[in-house]
Amino acid sequence: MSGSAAPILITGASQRVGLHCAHRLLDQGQPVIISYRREREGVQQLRERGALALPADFSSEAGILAFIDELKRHTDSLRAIVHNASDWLTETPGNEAQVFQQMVAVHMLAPYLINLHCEPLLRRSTPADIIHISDDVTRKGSAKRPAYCASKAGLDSLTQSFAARFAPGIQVNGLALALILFNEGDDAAYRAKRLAETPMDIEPGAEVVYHSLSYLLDNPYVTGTTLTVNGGRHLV
Ligand SMILES: NC(=O)C1=CN([C@@H]2O[C@H](COP(=O)(O)OP(=O)(O)OC[C@H]3O[C@@H](n4cnc5c(N)ncnc54)[C@H](OP(=O)(O)O)[C@@H]3O)[C@@H](O)[C@H]2O)C=CC1
Ligand SMILES: Nc1nc2c(c(=O)[nH]1)N=C([C@H](O)[C@@H](O)CO)CN2
Repeated sequence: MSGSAAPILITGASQRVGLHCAHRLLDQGQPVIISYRREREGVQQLRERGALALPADFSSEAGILAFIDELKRHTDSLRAIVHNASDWLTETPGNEAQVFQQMVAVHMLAPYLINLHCEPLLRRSTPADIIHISDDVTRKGSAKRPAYCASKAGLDSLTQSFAARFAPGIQVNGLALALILFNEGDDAAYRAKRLAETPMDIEPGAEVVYHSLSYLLDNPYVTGTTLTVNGGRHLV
């Protein structure tokens, strides 16, 4: 992945996978813009490396459109957009509808509106890419997080629709990830259970996502594809 003059936008890059990919792109001399919802140490790290950090809350249409307006005040072109922002929520009795709406807002409405409104910025860059960060769980469904899973499945559908709509000038692809990084609160039993389901038997870390992003950003002939990065999870 060689740097281009036009920046790459990564949403939700204040921590973990998004933060790692932002740092790796900066390592390559690639200008980076991130969105963040909460101020975190990672946001300041990226600012100190020259990245532009814009606040955003994608839980409402107004919040998404406000972010798009702010983005357009800072750049008129984009090399790529990486839709990484996500909430991994579990619905509980009484908050099902609210969780469903939040999942649809961050995983579907935000990419949908940002793609539509930022198409002109991407068309000023050659090549130009959109990458949707999805989840391998859409392959089989999720008894514990049906709203999360359905909204990621909807994101996979947007990958195909936008690929058809934006070809040939803009390539649109996705990544279907399984376990990449545990969360701090994940206990030993949970970690053992997840690893037992993963034939590659490792917590790979965010670099495997950066590798996959680089492949999609560097390949001029892939569009409308969701690349599975799941350690062989589908083999179990
Ligand atoms: N970690 C893993 O093992 C896996 C990850 N994935 C996918 O990979 C991507 C990155 O994962 P990971 O780094 O763990 O993600 P995180 O759960 O750490 O979330 C990423 C960022 O999304 C931001 N965010 C969440 N909701 C909103 C919102 N409503 N508006 C704006 N920003 C929001 C958060 O911002 P803030 O923190 O500032 O509030 C957070 O920093 C996600 O799309 C995830 O679904 C898929 C499978 C496995
Ligand atoms: N936004 C997030 N989505 C997901 C996360 C996460 O931490 N944040 N984690 C997972 C799990 O790793 C799961 O794949 C295995 O436990 C899924 N999505």
